[in-house]
Amino acid sequence: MPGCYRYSLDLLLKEIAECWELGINAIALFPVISDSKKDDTGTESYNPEGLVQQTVKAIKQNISEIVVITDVALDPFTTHGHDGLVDETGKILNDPTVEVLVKMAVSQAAAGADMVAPSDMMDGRIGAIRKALDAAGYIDTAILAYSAKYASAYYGPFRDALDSAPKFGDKKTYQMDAANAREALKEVALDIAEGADIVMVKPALAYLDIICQVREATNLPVAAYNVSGEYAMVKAAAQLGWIDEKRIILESLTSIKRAGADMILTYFAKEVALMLK
Ligand SMILES: NCc1[nH]cc(CCC(=O)O)c1CC(=O)O
Repeated sequence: MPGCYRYSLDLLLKEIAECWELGINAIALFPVISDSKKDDTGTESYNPEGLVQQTVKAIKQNISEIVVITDVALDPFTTHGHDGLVDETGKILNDPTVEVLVKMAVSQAAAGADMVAPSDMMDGRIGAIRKALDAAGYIDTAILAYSAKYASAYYGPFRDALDSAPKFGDKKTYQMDAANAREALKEVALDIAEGADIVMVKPALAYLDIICQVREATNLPVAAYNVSGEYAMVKAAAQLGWIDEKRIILESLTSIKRAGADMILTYFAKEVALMLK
């Protein structure tokens, strides 16, 4: 992903200060931890002194107003690379996973995250996380729910960048079937009933119809994730001189907005902020 980097904390703080200067007021963190800290159940994910928790604290100390969004999913922390716990046959264990996700979300809120964003797609996790956050006193911590997240080839460059591809199988038992539109509405309705503050559709560009339908189904803010593969395709074609990169970026993001997204999570954020200045 040209232009995207893994940052150490010192350089990340510099990067975030630049983003803030450009008018970007929210950032989402995705960690890469060493293999030695990974295990089958992702225990490092709720270490109060873990990489994400320390990073959130440092960012909020530096720029207290910037909205810090943390990812809630086990894939960066498990040896097998799945978003959930797996049994010996490779089956994902939904409810035991939710127990770990809850601890992870509470530890992120304790570190100062403004918004926790479950990207794992387990069933029932939004309700469980909301209940645990409230019980721990984090009533103002919001939940950005990855509600309609499809099992997509567009995540390829992200998994390469983070070295996070699953070691066996695929994510099709918890992420959604690209051919299914109505299930997105069902997932969105469940997440809203469980207490989501924002619902997200992911990926964005091949799923504009889903963004549009979700927009019509709720008055909550709708977010869309312009994912790594969408970014990589534009960068690759631009490097070959085949497209007008700036115009393609603006047109793509405009189409996501037109479809009904109130917020767009995108790797183009800094470039676009510069263009629009
Ligand atoms: N919890 C995993 C996660 N969080 C964000 C992305 C993908 C983001 C992107 O492609 O930009 C993924 C990948 C996956 O589901 O394997």
